[in-house]
Amino acid sequence: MSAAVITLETQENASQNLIIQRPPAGLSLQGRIRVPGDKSISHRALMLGAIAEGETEIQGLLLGEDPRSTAHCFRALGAEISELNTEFVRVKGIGLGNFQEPVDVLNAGNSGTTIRLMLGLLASHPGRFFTVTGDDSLRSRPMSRVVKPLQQMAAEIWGRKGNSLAPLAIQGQALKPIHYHSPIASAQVKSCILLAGLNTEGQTTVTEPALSRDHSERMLRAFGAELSIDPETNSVTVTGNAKLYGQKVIVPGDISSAAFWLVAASIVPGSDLVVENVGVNPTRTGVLEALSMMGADIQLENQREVTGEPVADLRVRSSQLKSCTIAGDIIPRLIDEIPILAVAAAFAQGTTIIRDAAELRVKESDRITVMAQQLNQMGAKVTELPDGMEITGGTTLVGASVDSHTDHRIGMSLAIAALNASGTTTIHRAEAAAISYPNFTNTLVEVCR
Ligand SMILES: O=C(O)C1=C[C@@H](OP(=O)(O)O)[C@@H](O)[C@H](O)C1
Ligand SMILES: C=C(OP(=O)(O)O)C(=O)O
Repeated sequence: MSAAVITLETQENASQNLIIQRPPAGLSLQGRIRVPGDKSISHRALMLGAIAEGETEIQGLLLGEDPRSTAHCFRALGAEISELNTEFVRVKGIGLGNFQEPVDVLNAGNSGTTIRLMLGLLASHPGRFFTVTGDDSLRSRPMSRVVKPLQQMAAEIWGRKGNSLAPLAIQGQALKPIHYHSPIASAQVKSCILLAGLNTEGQTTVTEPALSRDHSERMLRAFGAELSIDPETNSVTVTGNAKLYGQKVIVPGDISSAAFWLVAASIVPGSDLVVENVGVNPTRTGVLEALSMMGADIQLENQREVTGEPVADLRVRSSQLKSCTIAGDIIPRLIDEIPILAVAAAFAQGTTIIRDAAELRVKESDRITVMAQQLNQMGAKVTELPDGMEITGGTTLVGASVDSHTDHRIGMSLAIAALNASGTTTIHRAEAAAISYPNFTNTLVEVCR
């Protein structure tokens, strides 16, 4: 079989078109690949390294735009962070409570994780004044979900639209501990409050309606924080006036990035692909469960634990997928994989229902509206629901002109759909992939045979 013709065209305004032309005889995905470091773990390793005492060595950090935004902000707060261009990144921590007051606005770029987690740390630094902002997308994303609980802890935060949108201004305070019952299962909300609790006297607790990713809990413990977890109630308590100590962190591959290849190899006939060294933390493996419900052939090999996180190699072979329903408590465990799961559903037999995922509307883009529009542009049958999508699979997808809407996960999901669409697909603003997966196109070229 001949490989797809894959080209990246850079426009005058620096925006990129990713053009994918599937050969008439089809193609398949083969080989052994690695995906870049986990984004959630990368942010946390940089942040905890910055507020710890001593040096933190991070191996396999994601060298994408989002962790670069985190590094940029924490350098401005006083941490020494080595260049983000090698296998090892070193962070010289400044110790908890020791941020310097930056002379300029802290810019979190496109990264919700950076701004929301950092807010917890900034608000709990008495006597310092901070301002934070982000790009067009981030300035439209809701911040009240973290501002409100921080205000309950006595934080002083101001911003547009009733303190709900960045730019935000923060006057650091000595905070008081609370027990926060979060209305949403969000690791960013949970982590923000726990980080604020680190520098607050007493015990701060967060209870969430369903379990969200627990990387903060695992890493906080590894760095020396005192944490108690009640799995019955999805509650985490952190003891304040903590002392953290620099650690060695080895970042596993990001399952959210691996998900593109899991779906690609499942839907493209004749594929047999191994994605090595993928983080398989149970709070992140909803995508494996959803694909298994759809009849995907994915095997976990070489399972092991690396610096407190479970890791495995994932072997995926193509199979005829069938529809399923994705809803309820699984949603927070696969929230970022819903765009690529929508692609899987477009090639599955039957009608897939995705519900309880209204959170998708407040990500980098409105991922429900954008995914439905863009897949329908290629001939799919996707209907928007207020909190999800209904996708009837089995129609033949045809190459079209589509747009990432500057959302990394949308751009990459559409590229995978293009592998199984006839003719040529052009994905506009494909450069968005660099947020979480800088060498996505290179790997695409490498695996297509
Ligand atoms: O804590 C994290 O690292 C993340 C939590 C999730 O967001 P929410 O907390 O808003 O669900 C996820 O969508 C995001 O990509 C990363
Ligand atoms: C939602 C995402 O990230 P963040 O909230 O950190 O911008 C994502 O990576 O899909």
